[in-house]
Amino acid sequence: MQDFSGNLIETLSRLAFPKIGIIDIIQIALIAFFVYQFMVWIKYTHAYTLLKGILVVLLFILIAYIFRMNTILWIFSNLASTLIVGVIVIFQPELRKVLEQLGQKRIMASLIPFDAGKEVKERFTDKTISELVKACFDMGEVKTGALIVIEQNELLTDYIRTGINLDAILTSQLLINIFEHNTPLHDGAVIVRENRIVAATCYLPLSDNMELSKQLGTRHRAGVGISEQTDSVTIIVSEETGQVSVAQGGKLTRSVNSAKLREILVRAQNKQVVDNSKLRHLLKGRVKHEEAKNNR
Ligand SMILES: Nc1ncnc2c1ncn2[C@@H]1O[C@H](COP(=O)(O)OP(=O)(O)OP(=O)(O)O)[C@@H](O)[C@H]1O
Repeated sequence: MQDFSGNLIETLSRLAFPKIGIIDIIQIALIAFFVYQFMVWIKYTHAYTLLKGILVVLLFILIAYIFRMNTILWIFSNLASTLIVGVIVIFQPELRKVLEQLGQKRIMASLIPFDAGKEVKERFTDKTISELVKACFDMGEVKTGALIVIEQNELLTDYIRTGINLDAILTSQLLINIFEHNTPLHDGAVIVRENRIVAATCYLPLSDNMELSKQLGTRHRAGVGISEQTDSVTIIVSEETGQVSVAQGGKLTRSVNSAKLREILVRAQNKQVVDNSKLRHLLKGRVKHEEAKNNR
């Protein structure tokens, strides 16, 4: 008993809080940031299914380790490097996407809100919404077919590569001009990122959803296809009927009116008022509190 308490005291006396320096804090912040980005990536890609698979395999290894199943552990240890290479090869497009996303983010700005005051964050402006609505219904009236994909959280870089780069400010006139029959850019889809048309004539994946109406052709199938694979919002103007439809999350909402289209776009706009002055208020409050304490 004395031995046990002696050992315990010795172990506890060796325990000490490590010194935390500024570099440690920076390391913690960076690791937290990368873990967060990884979780976001997992959430928005097919890698979520992979993660679940990996967790099952890890659980299996843990059970093998606890019960000392040496043959299984030997097989795993020999296959581990091959499996890692295999996962990297299979998920190469997703990995490239996450690195591109990291490159596009203003890392420091997202970590530390330097700008004081209120800031409005939105994917695109109200003007872009109005231009989109106007273009779609003007094209619908004269039965000009159109396919417009609006990027959300997931980057559409892979699909942009299949088309012709434009990078022009989005206006209704430009959209109408692009989809004008017998012009070089009218075939395929236009991709919109923020307030700009980034590319035209883009090729989209076709949906193989059997529930889609047989009356609908490839334009609508392409619109639904991209919405199954990404979180984008796609507007389809039918050349046959002039009707405007919207594909989102693999679902097609047919024949929307301008008010409904505007409503969908406002949701996609994701307007948020971010109060950056919170940190300043917090610091101010702390200073005031300290001053009051000192005056007492
Ligand atoms: N995979 C694709 N990616 C991008 N655009 C596509 C794709 N497939 C078809 N399109 C576009 O759709 C057009 C053909 O539309 P189609 O008439 O087959 O479709 P629809 O759904 O019946 O539409 P509409 O009502 O306008 O006729 C093509 O000219 C092309 O511009």
